[in-house]
Amino acid sequence: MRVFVLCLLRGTGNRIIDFKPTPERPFVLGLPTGSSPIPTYKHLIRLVKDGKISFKNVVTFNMDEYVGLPRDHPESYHTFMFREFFSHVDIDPKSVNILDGNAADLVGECNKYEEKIQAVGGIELFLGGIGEDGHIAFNEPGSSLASRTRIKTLAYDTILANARFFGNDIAAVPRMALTVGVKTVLDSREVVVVVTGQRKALALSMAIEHGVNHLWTLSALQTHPWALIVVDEDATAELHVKTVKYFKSIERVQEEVEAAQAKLGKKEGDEKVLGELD
Ligand SMILES: N[C@@H]1[C@@H](O)[C@H](O)[C@@H](COP(=O)(O)O)O[C@@H]1O
Repeated sequence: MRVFVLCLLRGTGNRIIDFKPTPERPFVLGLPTGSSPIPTYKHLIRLVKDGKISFKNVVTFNMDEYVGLPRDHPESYHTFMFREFFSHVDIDPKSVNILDGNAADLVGECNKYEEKIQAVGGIELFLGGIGEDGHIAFNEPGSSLASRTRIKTLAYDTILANARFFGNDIAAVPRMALTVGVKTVLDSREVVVVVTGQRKALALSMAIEHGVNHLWTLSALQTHPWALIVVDEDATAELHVKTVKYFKSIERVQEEVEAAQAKLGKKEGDEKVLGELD
């Protein structure tokens, strides 16, 4: 697992370009809601508007959705995703997959979601955020690390944290959600999670300085071969100084390697090495 401190989320645009998606072989992207991914969405929208990337051959799967909230409710994750992202890019709405929290058969809806992910070849890149209790998607503390898409009762802390979106009315916050499982996230070929702010500092520490533990489901990323956590300085508040120094030193070495590669690429006229977009 890599951790980047004070680093912008890089590379989603390049991943899509490098993949060269086609209608037969689309790029499959997992997406979160929340405030953490908004800068990334803004950045991707700009790249699309500048004609640098296209979502025409991208298929998306969202992480989660509330149960029982009308689809057109301002706080449903459907509404959020179209407002913040999908309506600003050139994605075919048929390629957008978001769990239906109003389905008559919720278990069937979750099983169908897993099948659909398999049918398109699995998720290439899963972007994510976390809750203050370290949940990834809505995999609250105690979720099985082998869990798949399912119905989940929300933790009281999550209900409290999300009340700000419902006029601070705790009673208005849905009590249940449909969510991809920890294993669904782990099965994707790459995972990138954004963790910002002091409120998430304990969760970050539990996820990277302690062992894999179902009480802090983000920690499951320790078992993923290609996971990246992007954090800001505030989120590092609970980490040991030596942990922060360690990850910063890795970042520095990585930058040196990239600079050396870029120099080499320039010498050899290798456009690809220099082709970073974001
Ligand atoms: N289910 C979502 C999570 O997927 C998201 O990561 C979290 C964090 O939101 P924010 O980025 O606003 O802190 O909110 C909800 O709990």
